[in-house]
Amino acid sequence: MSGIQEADDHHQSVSLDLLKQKMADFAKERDWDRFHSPRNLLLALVGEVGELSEIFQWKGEVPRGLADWKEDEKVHLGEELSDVLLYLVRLSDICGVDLGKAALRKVELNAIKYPASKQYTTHGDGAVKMCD
Ligand SMILES: Nc1ccn([C@H]2C[C@H](O)[C@@H](COP(=O)(O)OP(=O)(O)OP(=O)(O)O)O2)c(=O)n1
Repeated sequence: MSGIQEADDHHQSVSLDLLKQKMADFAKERDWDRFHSPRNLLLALVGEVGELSEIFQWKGEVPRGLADWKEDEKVHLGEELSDVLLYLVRLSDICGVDLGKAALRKVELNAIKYPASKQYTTHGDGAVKMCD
């Protein structure tokens, strides 16, 4: 089975742990562990965020769902989003951070900081203010 077919079959059960393992195997099989230092991975991650940004650059605002985008543009978007995720997963692993656990905890902290019972307005500077 090709790797791409396998990825298709996995789509219901992709977990951060699976991606972490795949990235660890990928690096080990190529003897690239020595390059995957925290700083190198962070720079690679930022580079991929740049490539992701280029897809949206100069387009102005785009509709949610990207209904008017061509299929190959959406495939490209998926690739760049994946590069960001994969480097983030790898960086977390190399730093000894359980990303899934940390992210769940952060979601809970966010809910405490921004209670659903309050009302919010957003402002031009991105600040969120609570209204009483
Ligand atoms: N030292 C490396 C190099 C690559 N990768 C993996 C993680 C990313 O998912 C992908 C990045 O590969 P490229 O650097 O070739 O970047 P792109 O796929 O974005 O190609 P390009 O920059 O040519 O568009 O490969 C990795 O784990 N470690």
